[in-house]
Amino acid sequence: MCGCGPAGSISGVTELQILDLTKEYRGGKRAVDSFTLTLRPGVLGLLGANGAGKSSLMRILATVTRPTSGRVLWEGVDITRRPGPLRRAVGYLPQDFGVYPQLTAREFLAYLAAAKGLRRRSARARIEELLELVNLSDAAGQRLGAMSGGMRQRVGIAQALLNDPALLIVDEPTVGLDPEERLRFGSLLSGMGAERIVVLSTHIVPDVAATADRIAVMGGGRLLHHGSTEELLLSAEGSVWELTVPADQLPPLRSRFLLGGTTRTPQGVRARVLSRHAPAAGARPVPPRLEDAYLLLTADRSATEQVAAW
Ligand SMILES: Nc1ncnc2c1ncn2[C@@H]1O[C@H](COP(=O)(O)OP(=O)(O)OP(=O)(O)O)[C@@H](O)[C@H]1O
Repeated sequence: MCGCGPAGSISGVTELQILDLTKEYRGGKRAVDSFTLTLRPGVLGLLGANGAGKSSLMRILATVTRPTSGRVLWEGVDITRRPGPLRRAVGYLPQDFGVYPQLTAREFLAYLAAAKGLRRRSARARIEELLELVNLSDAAGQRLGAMSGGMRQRVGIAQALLNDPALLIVDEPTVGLDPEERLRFGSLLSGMGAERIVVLSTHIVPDVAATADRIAVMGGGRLLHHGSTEELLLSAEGSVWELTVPADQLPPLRSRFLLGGTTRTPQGVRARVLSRHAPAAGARPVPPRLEDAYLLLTADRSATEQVAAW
């Protein structure tokens, strides 16, 4: 990196406070609902299904849109009243990251550096540094239109880092990437949480498992859970079972319980049943995975609480 600290961090601990935040769109859709969370340096994985409200929250944090009520404080300053300090400190990679296909990666970054007000000389050095960081130095002269999705996302992260942000927001960055590109992208992000706040929004559980220090699970606009990976796993302790049933018994099992997955075996179908209570005699408790914990948190409560005799 550039050797200087991230922009916007002052001597105290960098902090972003989200206080009772609500975003209601015209027509009454409440995308963010009374969301409260304090973020400090590290990678926060924001997990939620499509429509959970992640992008709406990210857009508010990036000051692209305003909340309906509630407040966001950056270093104690309300970002709606005084967006300047946060805007100088934020790097944002939106979900629909548009590029100019005719520009090369280097030209594109130079264009955005100018738009962000970076001085030409320091911008030039910064761009070369970032191209190296995202492993694109050799492809910097390539047109964006000719790049793979993974390469374009790396250009996206480079543009978000131009101002050496103290707050880095990346919205669903791995959509459309192949597994190798996802891994590379994850390790790039996890290296950035040491001195800055990184918010990584995704609906892909393994992405946060590999990258995040802490996980926030969002559903219906609300914060359903916040904690370390271990704490999320603990929330599902004692609620994951394995049960083998004949294939024709799978549909009724599925209608009664939330299933975390099924595997065909010579003895029948082995189902991973997510239930706070033993689903049937013969069900064996197994250690939870992160996906199980996420599903249990986000699933319709009534579906998980059914304990009808099987
Ligand atoms: N500009 C808008 N006007 C009206 N409703 C909107 C608008 N933007 C989002 N919504 C609605 O708000 C809810 C939350 O959307 P949002 O995009 O924030 O969720 P998300 O978790 O990021 O999902 P996705 O990954 O699919 O974008 C959805 O029901 C969506 O249809």
